[in-house]
Amino acid sequence: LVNMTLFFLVCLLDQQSWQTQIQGGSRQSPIDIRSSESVHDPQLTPLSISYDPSDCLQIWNNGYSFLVEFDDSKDNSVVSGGPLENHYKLKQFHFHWGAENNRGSEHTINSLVYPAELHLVHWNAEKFRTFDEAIFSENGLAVIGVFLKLGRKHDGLQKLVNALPAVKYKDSTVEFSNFNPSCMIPSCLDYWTYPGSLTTPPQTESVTWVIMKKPIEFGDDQLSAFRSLLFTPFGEKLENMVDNFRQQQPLMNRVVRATIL
Ligand SMILES: NS(=O)(=O)c1ccc2oc(NC(=O)c3ccccc3)nc2c1
Ligand SMILES: [Zn+2]
Repeated sequence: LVNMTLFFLVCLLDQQSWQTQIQGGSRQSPIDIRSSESVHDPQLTPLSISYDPSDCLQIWNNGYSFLVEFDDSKDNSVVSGGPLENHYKLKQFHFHWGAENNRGSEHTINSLVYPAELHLVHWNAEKFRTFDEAIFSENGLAVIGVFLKLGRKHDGLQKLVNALPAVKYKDSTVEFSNFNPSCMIPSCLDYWTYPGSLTTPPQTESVTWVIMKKPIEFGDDQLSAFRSLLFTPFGEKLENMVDNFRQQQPLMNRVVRATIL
């Protein structure tokens, strides 16, 4: 009986250590960025961001957020420079937001929360053949995070907001073309960067995060349009798509670097 108990305990511990390895847990996202503890790195050059609006394909409500997906078969919509060793292709962008204005962003700055956060998801096309391969690989992804604060209506965003009623339900898609995400990049290119993970499953630790220091502004009505989307598919109970952000994760032994542009 003692041997069986010991054997069972060994299996249990082994399984837990195995899970820790897969989900890591040493570099999870999002985090609170404490600006006073970030390290100014003079070697961090400005990001080089170049998007081609003709690569924009469709909007997809995937039941977590709405993804604006891009054609990544060419090399026209790419980001490079800054902390990135290679050039990364834009795959999709999406947002996270709250049910109320006092929550919504995944990252925070000195515990300051924004009502929404934009993620532009790119994959390392120099080192990997597909997005799905990159998701599970070190240095596979680069996600640019941009905070959104409430204020003036964002004219560039309105074209996207007008398309949202067509993807109200989970698993719905709508054709969406000629949209340039550059209109959502702040004019100030200062950023923080740190090694992290995807913030929704599979939460793989394959992301170089680049968080822009300055937020962009958008209007109350535009945020209301985000909140009118549904987590649920047509015909099921209506659940508004809100509070689709992950709880913050421990920094562990990571350093957040900052630019001094
Ligand atoms: N909040 S996040 O960390 O930026 C984040 C988290 C989880 C993610 O899963 C995917 N998958 C695709 O984009 C995809 C798009 C098309 C086909 C297959 C996958 N992107 C993610 C971004
Ligand atoms: Zn995200």
